[in-house]
Amino acid sequence: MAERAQFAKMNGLGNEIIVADMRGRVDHILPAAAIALDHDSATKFDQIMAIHAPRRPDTEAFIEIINSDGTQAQTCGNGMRCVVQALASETGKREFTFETIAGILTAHEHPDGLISVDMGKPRFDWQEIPLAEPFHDTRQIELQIGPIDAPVLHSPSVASMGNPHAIFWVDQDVWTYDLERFGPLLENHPIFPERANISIAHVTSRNAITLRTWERGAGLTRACGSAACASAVSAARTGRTERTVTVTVPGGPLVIEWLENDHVLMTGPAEWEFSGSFDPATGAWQRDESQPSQGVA
Ligand SMILES: N[C@H](CCC[C@H](N)C(=O)O)C(=O)O
Repeated sequence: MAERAQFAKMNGLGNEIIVADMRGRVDHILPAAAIALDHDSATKFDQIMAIHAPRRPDTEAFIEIINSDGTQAQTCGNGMRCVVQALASETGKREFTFETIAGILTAHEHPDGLISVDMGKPRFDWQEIPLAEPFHDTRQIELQIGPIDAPVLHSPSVASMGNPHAIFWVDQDVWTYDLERFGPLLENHPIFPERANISIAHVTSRNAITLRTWERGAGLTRACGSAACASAVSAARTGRTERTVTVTVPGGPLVIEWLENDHVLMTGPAEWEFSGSFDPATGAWQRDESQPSQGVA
Protein backbone atom coordinates (compact mmCIF):
# COMPACT_ATOMS: atom_id res chain seq x y z
CA MET A 1 0.00 0.00 0.00
CA ALA A 2 1.33 3.45 -0.93
CA GLU A 3 1.65 6.12 1.73
CA ARG A 4 -1.57 8.11 1.95
CA ALA A 5 -1.94 11.53 0.35
CA GLN A 6 -4.17 14.34 1.63
CA PHE A 7 -7.16 15.46 -0.42
CA ALA A 8 -9.94 18.02 -0.25
CA LYS A 9 -13.35 17.26 -1.74
CA MET A 10 -14.48 20.50 -3.36
CA ASN A 11 -16.74 21.68 -6.15
CA GLY A 12 -16.77 24.45 -8.72
CA LEU A 13 -20.43 25.30 -9.37
CA GLY A 14 -21.33 21.67 -8.72
CA ASN A 15 -18.52 20.28 -10.91
CA GLU A 16 -17.34 17.60 -8.43
CA ILE A 17 -13.61 17.99 -7.82
CA ILE A 18 -11.04 16.19 -5.67
CA VAL A 19 -7.93 18.28 -5.05
CA ALA A 20 -5.14 15.85 -4.14
CA ASP A 21 -1.83 16.87 -2.58
CA MET A 22 0.85 14.84 -4.39
CA ARG A 23 3.68 17.29 -3.60
CA GLY A 24 6.87 15.68 -2.38
CA ARG A 25 6.02 12.28 -3.86
CA VAL A 26 7.15 10.51 -7.00
CA ASP A 27 4.04 8.37 -7.55
CA HIS A 28 0.97 9.34 -9.53
CA ILE A 29 -2.70 8.60 -8.93
CA LEU A 30 -3.49 5.37 -10.73
CA PRO A 31 -6.61 5.03 -12.94
CA ALA A 32 -7.84 2.23 -10.63
CA ALA A 33 -7.72 4.59 -7.65
CA ALA A 34 -9.69 7.22 -9.55
CA ILE A 35 -12.31 4.69 -10.57
CA ALA A 36 -12.62 3.40 -6.99
CA LEU A 37 -13.06 6.93 -5.60
CA ASP A 38 -15.70 7.64 -8.24
CA HIS A 39 -17.61 4.51 -7.31
CA ASP A 40 -17.98 5.62 -3.68
CA SER A 41 -20.95 8.00 -3.31
CA ALA A 42 -19.06 10.15 -0.74
CA THR A 43 -16.10 10.80 -3.05
CA LYS A 44 -17.85 10.56 -6.44
CA PHE A 45 -16.19 13.18 -8.64
CA ASP A 46 -15.88 14.54 -12.16
CA GLN A 47 -12.14 15.41 -12.04
CA ILE A 48 -9.21 14.91 -9.70
CA MET A 49 -6.74 17.78 -9.69
CA ALA A 50 -3.44 16.26 -8.50
CA ILE A 51 -1.03 18.94 -7.25
CA HIS A 52 2.54 17.82 -7.94
CA ALA A 53 5.79 19.66 -7.18
CA PRO A 54 6.63 22.18 -9.92
CA ARG A 55 8.57 20.91 -12.94
CA ARG A 56 9.46 24.48 -13.94
CA PRO A 57 10.86 27.16 -11.61
CA ASP A 58 8.40 29.80 -12.84
CA THR A 59 5.34 27.82 -11.70
CA GLU A 60 3.77 26.99 -8.33
CA ALA A 61 2.88 23.42 -9.20
CA PHE A 62 2.37 20.88 -11.95
CA ILE A 63 -1.30 19.90 -12.04
CA GLU A 64 -2.34 16.52 -13.36
CA ILE A 65 -6.05 16.26 -14.24
CA ILE A 66 -7.83 12.90 -14.11
CA ASN A 67 -11.39 12.25 -15.30
CA SER A 68 -13.69 9.92 -13.37
CA ASP A 69 -13.07 7.15 -15.91
CA GLY A 70 -9.34 7.28 -15.07
CA THR A 71 -8.25 9.05 -18.30
CA GLN A 72 -6.27 12.29 -18.30
CA ALA A 73 -7.62 15.70 -19.34
CA GLN A 74 -5.54 18.63 -20.55
CA THR A 75 -7.49 21.28 -18.69
CA CYS A 76 -10.32 21.76 -16.20
CA GLY A 77 -11.48 25.29 -15.51
CA ASN A 78 -13.66 24.57 -12.48
CA GLY A 79 -11.00 22.33 -10.98
CA MET A 80 -8.36 25.05 -11.38
CA ARG A 81 -10.51 27.39 -9.28
CA CYS A 82 -10.68 24.72 -6.56
CA VAL A 83 -6.88 24.34 -6.64
CA VAL A 84 -6.50 28.12 -6.30
CA GLN A 85 -8.87 28.25 -3.33
CA ALA A 86 -7.10 25.35 -1.59
CA LEU A 87 -3.61 26.81 -2.12
CA ALA A 88 -4.71 30.37 -1.30
CA SER A 89 -6.08 29.26 2.05
CA GLU A 90 -2.90 27.27 2.73
CA THR A 91 -0.38 29.93 1.71
CA GLY A 92 -2.20 33.30 1.82
CA LYS A 93 -1.11 33.88 -1.78
CA ARG A 94 -3.64 35.11 -4.30
CA GLU A 95 -1.76 34.88 -7.62
CA PHE A 96 -0.75 31.53 -9.08
CA THR A 97 0.97 30.14 -12.16
CA PHE A 98 0.47 26.46 -12.88
CA GLU A 99 1.71 23.98 -15.44
CA THR A 100 -0.60 21.33 -16.95
CA ILE A 101 0.05 18.94 -19.84
CA ALA A 102 -1.56 21.62 -22.06
CA GLY A 103 0.82 24.40 -20.95
CA ILE A 104 0.93 27.29 -18.48
CA LEU A 105 -2.13 28.78 -16.75
CA THR A 106 -2.35 31.76 -14.44
CA ALA A 107 -5.09 32.39 -11.89
CA HIS A 108 -5.95 34.74 -9.07
CA GLU A 109 -8.35 34.93 -6.17
CA HIS A 110 -10.33 38.18 -5.77
CA PRO A 111 -11.02 39.78 -2.36
CA ASP A 112 -14.67 38.60 -2.57
CA GLY A 113 -13.48 34.97 -2.95
CA LEU A 114 -14.32 34.61 -6.64
CA ILE A 115 -11.49 33.19 -8.71
CA SER A 116 -10.39 34.06 -12.23
CA VAL A 117 -8.44 31.62 -14.35
CA ASP A 118 -6.69 32.65 -17.55
CA MET A 119 -7.54 29.61 -19.67
CA GLY A 120 -5.12 30.60 -22.44
CA LYS A 121 -5.89 31.04 -26.13
CA PRO A 122 -8.61 29.05 -27.86
CA ARG A 123 -7.62 27.05 -30.91
CA PHE A 124 -9.84 26.54 -33.92
CA ASP A 125 -7.65 24.69 -36.41
CA TRP A 126 -9.15 21.25 -37.15
CA GLN A 127 -5.81 19.53 -36.52
CA GLU A 128 -5.47 21.14 -33.10
CA ILE A 129 -8.93 20.18 -31.82
CA PRO A 130 -8.34 17.48 -33.21
CA LEU A 131 -10.78 16.34 -35.89
CA ALA A 132 -10.24 13.22 -37.97
CA GLU A 133 -10.68 15.02 -41.29
CA PRO A 134 -10.07 18.53 -42.61
CA PHE A 135 -12.68 21.20 -41.88
CA HIS A 136 -11.45 24.61 -42.88
CA ASP A 137 -14.26 26.43 -41.13
CA THR A 138 -14.71 25.10 -37.60
CA ARG A 139 -17.42 27.64 -36.78
CA GLN A 140 -19.79 25.00 -38.10
CA ILE A 141 -18.91 21.44 -39.06
CA GLU A 142 -20.94 18.74 -40.68
CA LEU A 143 -22.12 16.46 -37.89
CA GLN A 144 -25.62 15.58 -36.85
CA ILE A 145 -27.59 13.23 -34.69
CA GLY A 146 -31.16 12.00 -35.03
CA PRO A 147 -33.17 11.30 -38.21
CA ILE A 148 -31.26 12.31 -41.38
CA ASP A 149 -34.04 14.59 -42.62
CA ALA A 150 -34.87 16.05 -39.19
CA PRO A 151 -31.72 15.98 -37.04
CA VAL A 152 -32.15 16.70 -33.32
CA LEU A 153 -28.72 18.31 -33.07
CA HIS A 154 -26.54 19.40 -35.97
CA SER A 155 -23.73 21.65 -37.27
CA PRO A 156 -21.74 22.22 -34.07
CA SER A 157 -18.96 24.73 -33.63
CA VAL A 158 -15.75 23.04 -32.52
CA ALA A 159 -12.88 24.50 -30.52
CA SER A 160 -9.98 23.51 -28.31
CA MET A 161 -9.34 25.07 -24.90
CA GLY A 162 -6.44 22.63 -24.59
CA ASN A 163 -9.14 19.94 -24.62
CA PRO A 164 -11.63 19.20 -27.43
CA HIS A 165 -15.13 20.71 -27.43
CA ALA A 166 -18.16 20.57 -29.74
CA ILE A 167 -20.98 23.05 -29.17
CA PHE A 168 -24.42 22.42 -30.62
CA TRP A 169 -26.53 25.60 -30.87
CA VAL A 170 -30.20 25.21 -30.02
CA ASP A 171 -33.07 27.66 -29.89
CA GLN A 172 -35.09 25.97 -27.16
CA ASP A 173 -34.56 25.21 -23.49
CA VAL A 174 -31.39 23.10 -23.18
CA TRP A 175 -33.20 20.77 -20.75
CA THR A 176 -35.54 19.57 -23.51
CA TYR A 177 -32.67 17.62 -25.15
CA ASP A 178 -31.75 14.10 -24.09
CA LEU A 179 -28.04 14.81 -23.62
CA GLU A 180 -27.58 11.66 -21.55
CA ARG A 181 -28.49 9.66 -24.65
CA PHE A 182 -26.74 11.72 -27.35
CA GLY A 183 -23.68 12.68 -25.27
CA PRO A 184 -21.90 9.32 -25.30
CA LEU A 185 -22.57 8.81 -29.04
CA LEU A 186 -21.14 12.21 -29.92
CA GLU A 187 -18.24 12.01 -27.42
CA ASN A 188 -17.08 8.84 -29.18
CA HIS A 189 -17.93 9.84 -32.77
CA PRO A 190 -15.10 8.93 -35.20
CA ILE A 191 -14.76 12.60 -36.20
CA PHE A 192 -13.15 13.14 -32.76
CA PRO A 193 -10.02 10.93 -32.60
CA GLU A 194 -9.37 12.03 -28.98
CA ARG A 195 -13.11 12.05 -28.15
CA ALA A 196 -14.73 15.37 -27.21
CA ASN A 197 -16.69 17.24 -24.59
CA ILE A 198 -20.20 17.76 -25.97
CA SER A 199 -22.28 20.84 -25.12
CA ILE A 200 -25.75 22.14 -25.95
CA ALA A 201 -25.86 25.94 -25.95
CA HIS A 202 -28.82 28.30 -26.01
CA VAL A 203 -27.90 31.93 -26.65
CA THR A 204 -30.44 34.02 -24.72
CA SER A 205 -28.99 37.52 -25.32
CA ARG A 206 -25.86 39.21 -26.75
CA ASN A 207 -24.24 38.56 -23.34
CA ALA A 208 -25.81 35.34 -22.08
CA ILE A 209 -25.68 31.64 -22.88
CA THR A 210 -27.32 28.70 -21.14
CA LEU A 211 -25.21 25.56 -21.38
CA ARG A 212 -25.32 21.86 -20.56
CA THR A 213 -22.31 19.60 -21.09
CA TRP A 214 -21.66 15.91 -21.49
CA GLU A 215 -18.01 15.66 -20.51
CA ARG A 216 -15.49 13.37 -22.14
CA GLY A 217 -14.50 10.78 -19.56
CA ALA A 218 -16.95 12.01 -16.92
CA GLY A 219 -20.47 12.17 -18.42
CA LEU A 220 -23.15 14.71 -17.47
CA THR A 221 -21.80 17.31 -15.05
CA ARG A 222 -23.32 20.32 -13.30
CA ALA A 223 -20.60 22.59 -14.72
CA CYS A 224 -17.74 22.48 -17.20
CA GLY A 225 -15.53 25.55 -17.19
CA SER A 226 -13.60 24.80 -20.37
CA ALA A 227 -16.92 24.12 -22.19
CA ALA A 228 -18.20 27.49 -20.95
CA CYS A 229 -15.05 29.08 -22.47
CA ALA A 230 -15.32 27.11 -25.73
CA SER A 231 -18.99 28.06 -26.12
CA ALA A 232 -18.31 31.74 -25.33
CA VAL A 233 -15.55 32.06 -27.94
CA SER A 234 -17.56 30.07 -30.49
CA ALA A 235 -20.62 32.26 -29.88
CA ALA A 236 -18.57 35.43 -30.38
CA ARG A 237 -16.83 34.07 -33.46
CA THR A 238 -20.13 33.14 -35.09
CA GLY A 239 -21.61 36.60 -34.32
CA ARG A 240 -24.09 35.29 -31.77
CA THR A 241 -22.76 37.24 -28.77
CA GLU A 242 -20.30 39.89 -27.65
CA ARG A 243 -16.90 38.79 -26.29
CA THR A 244 -17.99 38.99 -22.64
CA VAL A 245 -20.81 36.66 -21.65
CA THR A 246 -22.38 35.06 -18.62
CA VAL A 247 -22.58 31.33 -19.24
CA THR A 248 -25.18 29.72 -17.00
CA VAL A 249 -24.47 26.04 -16.46
CA PRO A 250 -26.69 23.77 -14.30
CA GLY A 251 -24.60 24.71 -11.22
CA GLY A 252 -24.84 28.48 -11.77
CA PRO A 253 -23.21 31.36 -13.67
CA LEU A 254 -19.64 31.77 -14.93
CA VAL A 255 -18.40 35.01 -16.47
CA ILE A 256 -16.27 34.45 -19.55
CA GLU A 257 -14.25 37.22 -21.20
CA TRP A 258 -12.44 36.74 -24.51
CA LEU A 259 -9.77 39.39 -24.09
CA GLU A 260 -8.12 41.48 -26.81
CA ASN A 261 -4.90 39.46 -26.31
CA ASP A 262 -6.91 36.37 -27.36
CA HIS A 263 -6.78 34.83 -23.85
CA VAL A 264 -10.00 33.58 -22.29
CA LEU A 265 -10.65 34.61 -18.68
CA MET A 266 -13.12 32.58 -16.64
CA THR A 267 -14.44 33.86 -13.30
CA GLY A 268 -16.51 31.93 -10.78
CA PRO A 269 -16.61 30.41 -7.29
CA ALA A 270 -15.11 27.33 -5.64
CA GLU A 271 -16.41 25.53 -2.57
CA TRP A 272 -14.69 23.31 0.01
CA GLU A 273 -16.69 20.31 1.33
CA PHE A 274 -14.45 18.03 3.44
CA SER A 275 -10.94 16.65 3.61
CA GLY A 276 -9.37 13.25 4.02
CA SER A 277 -6.50 11.05 2.99
CA PHE A 278 -6.32 8.35 0.33
CA ASP A 279 -4.11 5.74 -1.22
CA PRO A 280 -3.16 6.93 -4.75
CA ALA A 281 -2.70 3.30 -5.87
CA THR A 282 -6.04 1.87 -4.74
CA GLY A 283 -8.33 4.78 -3.87
CA ALA A 284 -8.90 3.51 -0.29
CA TRP A 285 -9.65 6.64 1.74
CA GLN A 286 -10.73 8.06 5.05
CA ARG A 287 -12.19 11.35 6.22
CA ASP A 288 -10.01 13.53 8.46
CA GLU A 289 -11.12 13.37 12.12
CA SER A 290 -11.04 17.13 12.54
CA GLN A 291 -11.84 19.47 9.68
CA PRO A 292 -10.06 22.62 10.80
CA SER A 293 -8.69 24.10 7.62
CA GLN A 294 -9.87 24.61 4.12
CA GLY A 295 -6.50 23.88 2.58
CA VAL A 296 -5.43 20.64 1.00
CA ALA A 297 -2.36 19.83 3.11
N1 LIG B 1 -14.86 19.98 -15.87
C1 LIG B 1 -13.78 20.53 -16.62
C2 LIG B 1 -13.50 19.95 -17.92
C3 LIG B 1 -12.92 18.60 -17.85
C4 LIG B 1 -12.58 18.16 -19.20
C5 LIG B 1 -12.56 16.72 -19.38
N2 LIG B 1 -13.85 16.08 -19.25
C6 LIG B 1 -11.87 16.36 -20.67
O1 LIG B 1 -11.56 17.23 -21.50
O2 LIG B 1 -11.60 15.18 -20.81
C7 LIG B 1 -13.82 22.02 -16.69
O3 LIG B 1 -14.35 22.63 -15.77
O4 LIG B 1 -13.23 22.59 -17.60
